[in-house]
Amino acid sequence: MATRIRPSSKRCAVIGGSGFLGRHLVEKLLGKGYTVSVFDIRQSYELPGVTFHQGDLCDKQALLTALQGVSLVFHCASPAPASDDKALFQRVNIQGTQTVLQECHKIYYNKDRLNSIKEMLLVLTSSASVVFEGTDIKDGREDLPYAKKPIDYYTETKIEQEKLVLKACDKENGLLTVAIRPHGIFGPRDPQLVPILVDTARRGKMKFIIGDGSNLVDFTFVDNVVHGHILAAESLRPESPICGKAYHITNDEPVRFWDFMSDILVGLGYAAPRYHLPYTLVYGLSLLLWLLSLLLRPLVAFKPTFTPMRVALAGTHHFYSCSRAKQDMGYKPVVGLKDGIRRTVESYPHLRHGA
Ligand SMILES: NC(=O)c1ccc[n+]([C@@H]2O[C@H](COP(=O)([O-])OP(=O)(O)OC[C@H]3O[C@@H](n4cnc5c(N)ncnc54)[C@H](O)[C@@H]3O)[C@@H](O)[C@H]2O)c1
Ligand SMILES: CC(C)CCC[C@@H](C)[C@H]1CC[C@H]2C3=C(CC[C@]12C)[C@@]1(C)CC[C@H](O)[C@@H](C(=O)O)[C@@H]1CC3
Repeated sequence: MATRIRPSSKRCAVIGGSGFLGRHLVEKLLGKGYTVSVFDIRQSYELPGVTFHQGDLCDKQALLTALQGVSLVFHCASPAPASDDKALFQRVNIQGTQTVLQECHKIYYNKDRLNSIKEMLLVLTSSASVVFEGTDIKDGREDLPYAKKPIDYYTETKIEQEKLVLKACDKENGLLTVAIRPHGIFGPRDPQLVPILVDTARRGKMKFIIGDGSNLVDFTFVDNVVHGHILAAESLRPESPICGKAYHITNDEPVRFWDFMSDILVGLGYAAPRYHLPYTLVYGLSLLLWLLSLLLRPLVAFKPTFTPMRVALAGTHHFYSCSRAKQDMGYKPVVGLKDGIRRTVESYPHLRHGA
């Protein structure tokens, strides 16, 4: 039986708090005087001021225990996009998010009427990719329609997840929700972008630029994403315009995809890609390989590096306007792109060429 803890506005929960973004968020929240309850299927660190609750998002009882005494919840748990496991994405991103919403309602309705909870606040980490279908997006705003043909299961379930959370926003019933849509998060301890890039370079596969190399993209330093989440949480009140809405959070400095990749590679001592390959050819090949990997899955497990999603991201424009976040919550990036790249490169000494 969970012990009841008196909720406080400086107490919050981070679901997925053991992950890349989650841990950066937890560290910033601690610095701002919050105490944090982390809920995750794994525990990846220990910190004073943090209570860990290990469990699966779909386990209602475990989640309820982690949310006791909390009136602010950040939900940034998701399986990694590379897992490409439809059932897992549906279970965690859709069913798991429904569980989060139910448990938030439960906490609100079972609240001790003497305590100070006025509302339950839920900040979801969505993704700008919910509108991406593999074709150019330039300065995309939040009113773009959701992708009709999502490019992978990750995107498909992130769309459903965002819809669920925004629809659940209900001022009358004390649940206020908002969705943050970051794009291309990078920074120290990121398990995806830099490690995959370096692994691809080490296998001699980063010699080529897909397309003409002029496509502009958003890459967002993790501190800016954290800043956007905390601003959203602190602006979320019944009268606030942000209730039930989605917000792009980016570095607000679109960059050529291949310049960004080259800066990271060169910073770590690898050669920058030089030779050009036609986009349609590489995209077609990546589709073929992906189909082949599906057909052969019962016999051999192989995961192509150049998935259709990665090729589409590498060869198209996809950058987003964050003017809505600027207007409604006073958002402004706190770390510039150049500084973010430098801090990221310095944080991976073990991935340097020859290390
Ligand atoms: N990395 C990016 O570029 C990026 C961009 C846009 C949006 N996002 C979103 O940001 C969020 C965080 O991503 P990240 O890059 O930090 O990923 P991550 O893999 O580092 O973190 C995700 C965390 O969720 C946890 N988790 C997974 N399944 C769970 C389950 N069933 N129950 C409890 N916990 C579970 C994992 O253990 C992990 O700690 C995700 O929602 C992702 O969709 C990421
Ligand atoms: C093999 C090379 C062509 C590229 C190597 C780098 C890639 C692994 C990354 C470049 C852009 C990244 C990216 C994501 C994953 C890693 C990359 C493909 C996301 C798909 C991760 C999930 C997020 O929700 C997406 C988002 O909307 O921000 C990311 C988009 C960029």
